[in-house]
Amino acid sequence: MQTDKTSPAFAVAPAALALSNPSAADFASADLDILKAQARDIRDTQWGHVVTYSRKVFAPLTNMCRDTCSYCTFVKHPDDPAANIMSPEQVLAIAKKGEAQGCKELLFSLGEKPELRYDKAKAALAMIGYQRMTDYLADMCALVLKETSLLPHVNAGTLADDEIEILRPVAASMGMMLETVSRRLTQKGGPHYACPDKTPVQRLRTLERAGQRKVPFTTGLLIGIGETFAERVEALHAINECHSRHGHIQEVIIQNFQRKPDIVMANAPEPSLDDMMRTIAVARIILAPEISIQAPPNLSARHLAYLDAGINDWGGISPVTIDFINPQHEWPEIANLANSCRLAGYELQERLTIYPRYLRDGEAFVSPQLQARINNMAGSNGLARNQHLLAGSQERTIEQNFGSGGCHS
Ligand SMILES: O=c1nc2n(C[C@H](O)[C@H](O)[C@H](O)CO)c3cc(O)ccc3cc-2c(=O)[nH]1
Ligand SMILES: C[C@H]1O[C@@H](n2cnc3c(N)ncnc32)[C@H](O)[C@@H]1O
Ligand code: MET
Ligand code: SF4
Repeated sequence: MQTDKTSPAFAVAPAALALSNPSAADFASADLDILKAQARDIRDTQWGHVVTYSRKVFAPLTNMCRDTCSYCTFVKHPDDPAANIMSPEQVLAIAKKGEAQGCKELLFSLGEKPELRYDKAKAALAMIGYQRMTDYLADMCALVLKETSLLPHVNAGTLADDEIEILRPVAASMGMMLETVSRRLTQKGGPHYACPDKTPVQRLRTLERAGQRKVPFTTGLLIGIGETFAERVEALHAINECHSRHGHIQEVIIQNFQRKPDIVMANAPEPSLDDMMRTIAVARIILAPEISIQAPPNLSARHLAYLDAGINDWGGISPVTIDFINPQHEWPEIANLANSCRLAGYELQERLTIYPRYLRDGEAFVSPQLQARINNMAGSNGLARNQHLLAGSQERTIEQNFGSGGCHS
């Protein structure tokens, strides 16, 4: 952005952003209003004043997990009477409810590989005929595809090559929050201590594998878990570099840690609104413009302010199921959200779980089994029918932003 040297803002906050490659320290000290203005410019050019969401239902396939993140209230030990694996009937019941309410996505979110840590979890899986949770997940995705019109999106944490292979034909998109690149937080006393799936190297490997296999992928940062601002900037660069190799990152979520009474981090402070806004703006400035920036509307009463910091997406919102990960926070009514967005100067539009550019850019990112169904939902060639599902049709393609070499810098 060209900064107007005569503007009062420039007088208080000198040129951090006039630098071609701002450092984390530059981003940390820059005037927040200048950062937000620059982020808005990028957002407006790429996405306009359209803000999207995916109408979805949430299926917590299992709450057992081999990890024990200190911020997580979702996870249940297999000895806990509340520990569970959803039955196919339960999955279908949720899916059918969603279908009846016009949902187009079913988000499977689950604990990571509990069978590798707990005999009880292994036995519970064996009872329903499976050795690995991921195999059951793939079959449940297939069931949803067979019996309903919903597109499965899978958020199962780290994935090995063969897990991605079996999920790819039955999931329209997948995701995994990188969370952080801080190795410090895996040490004793840290939120990721003894969590094998939260070591940054494993998270980064999953991002890379998804790219190699051309899976449209959602990732993001969980902020306020003890990471430094510089570590957030480092994480954003790591995501962007991975995307520059493969073009598969469809969206990056900036999620604010929420305190709950029943977690180890019950007394940890939550990030402030300004902290969220600075991180969102910096994400918008660092990441390639075609990567959507998402922040949840239910984790802050002041979420509309995120629009001023450059977001263009609210993520999945459900008229049917609660947010099982942050169950104390209700979804906004979609009609109310649409109204408040309109008053703020933005149009709320529905989208699919897979972003439009992956439909336009050919078959590489859509598995052949899903091609016809997705095209049918989105309209032929991604444009004709259901125009509203292709929000951001003014988006530039990956090639336009990256050039044929595929590198953004
Ligand atoms: O309701 C939620 N949806 C979450 N989603 C769903 C997400 O908002 C939508 O499913 C995607 O935007 C796809 O449409 C995630 C998806 C991922 O792939 C990775 C992480 C998340 C995190 C959450 C979450 O905390 N709560
Ligand atoms: C599915 C995603 O939910 C996020 N998640 C887990 N626990 C919390 C919490 N207390 N507050 C906010 N987000 C959380 C993590 O980022 C995880 O990857
Ligand atoms: C409640 S978290 C759900 C997804 C997965 N266990 C992760 O942490 O990435
Ligand atoms: S956040 Fe995900 S990986 Fe961590 S304990 Fe909860 S379910 Fe497991």
